[in-house]
Amino acid sequence: MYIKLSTMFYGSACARNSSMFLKQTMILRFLFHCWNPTSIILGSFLLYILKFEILRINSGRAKRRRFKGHLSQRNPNSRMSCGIKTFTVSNHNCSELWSKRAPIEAAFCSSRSLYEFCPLLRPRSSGVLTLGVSVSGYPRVHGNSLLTSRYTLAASHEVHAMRNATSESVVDELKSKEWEIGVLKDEIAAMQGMLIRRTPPTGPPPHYVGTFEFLQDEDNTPRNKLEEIVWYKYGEVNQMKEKNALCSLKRAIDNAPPTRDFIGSLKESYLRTGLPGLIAEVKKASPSRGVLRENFHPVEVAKAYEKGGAACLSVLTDAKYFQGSFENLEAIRNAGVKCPLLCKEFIVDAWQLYYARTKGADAVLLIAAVLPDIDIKYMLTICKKIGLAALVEVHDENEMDRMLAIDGIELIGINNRNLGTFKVDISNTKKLLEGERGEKLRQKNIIVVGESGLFTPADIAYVQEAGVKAILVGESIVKQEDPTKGIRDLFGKDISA
Ligand SMILES: O=P(O)(O)OC[C@@H](O)[C@@H](O)c1c[nH]c2ccccc12
Repeated sequence: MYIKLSTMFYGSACARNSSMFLKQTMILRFLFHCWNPTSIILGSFLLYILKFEILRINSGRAKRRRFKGHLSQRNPNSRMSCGIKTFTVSNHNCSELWSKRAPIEAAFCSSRSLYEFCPLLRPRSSGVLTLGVSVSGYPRVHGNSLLTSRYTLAASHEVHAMRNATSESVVDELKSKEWEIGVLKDEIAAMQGMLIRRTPPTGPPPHYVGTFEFLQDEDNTPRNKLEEIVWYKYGEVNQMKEKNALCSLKRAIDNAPPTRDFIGSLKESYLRTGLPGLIAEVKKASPSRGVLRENFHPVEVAKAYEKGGAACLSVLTDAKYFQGSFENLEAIRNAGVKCPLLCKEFIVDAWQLYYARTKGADAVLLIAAVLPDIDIKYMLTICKKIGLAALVEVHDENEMDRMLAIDGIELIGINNRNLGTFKVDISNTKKLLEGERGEKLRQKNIIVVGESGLFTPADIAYVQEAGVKAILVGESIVKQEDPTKGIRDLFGKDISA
């Protein structure tokens, strides 16, 4: 997540150059006045040392110039907001690490303010600046200075270089991607008609830094439940990332058993029963319905679902809002349940895909209301790489159209519940499958999953008629004393083999 900008910092080289000039003149004067062998040897020695000093200054200047050149590659029309919020400076000279959360613009408005922010950097010290990109839910900083956009551009040059150099490595791809979306994610999302902001919009408290002032422009309150969940998720994921480095997750995946065929299982069930394949949800509670099952034993519920003829299972892993957990997912996987498992989580970061895979998931949920197209595409790529199926969830026409324009999606879920308002309306499935959209879905061979608010055989018939080949059901079956019977009641018949 850190982008390294190997930039050398030198103090005011000009000022030092003029003092150097003075020193040189003084030595020459000394040589001129005291013309004897000792003073010649001493003078030559001093000049010799000074020459190195001058060379060092010049190389410092060259680097400084290069850095400036970097900055000047700006597009004067671009006005980007900078997502960078933290920076860490490691000073090679004294091999100490200094870190402070501060707007990056402040660091670069002048070398003076850089020194003010980084007490370890002295005008004569050289160092490497490492920029941390805010993908962590820290408030974004809004700066309207040219430096913001200049700097953003300069940094993305570096990212391109980095990506080209290490295109093989998923880890680096991830870093680059996180950088890109960290900077632009909300702008991109807004352009795509998305209402969910991925991180709180407010910057740090208004303060004055050098010549730049940062102002808060919107309040810090999530506009709806989904936004609240997503903001919270960012913080949570960041903490989890600290404990589980991506490279160790990758290693675990290399040694993990292969995933099960989630989509294949749904197709097979549809062919076998002539009814939509069931993804049965292991869910203890939800923000809209509260606790659904008091005596909740995830493994028992999962086994009962499998016995009742579920094609796949969906396991809620969100703890705060759904009282789920990754332990539940892992426990179900290890209990000998054969159904492929969907990790039902709010994915905001590709790291979560790797994590879900290590915990036994065969599929993940990607919510179009939360992830801009660029993220959906990227996450689909990662899913393919690590063998996960992706259920891409939409809940309105705009999201459906966006997803239809993306290649490589095999499974689209239409959520009848608006995750922002919790309003449930099963006619949503029908609405989104009518006309051209339905046609396009068929052309692209995409399997449609009807999600939420399905309780009766009539509901199933209604969404099947609309064109779904699979359904995702939680409440109506998890609430039943015997979930196996719950499935029978839902379909109006026994669908187990
Ligand atoms: O319990 P229901 O109404 O049958 O809904 C199940 C499932 O569709 C719902 O839990 C769901 C759909 N998309 C989600 C995204 C996150 C959390 C939960 C969900």
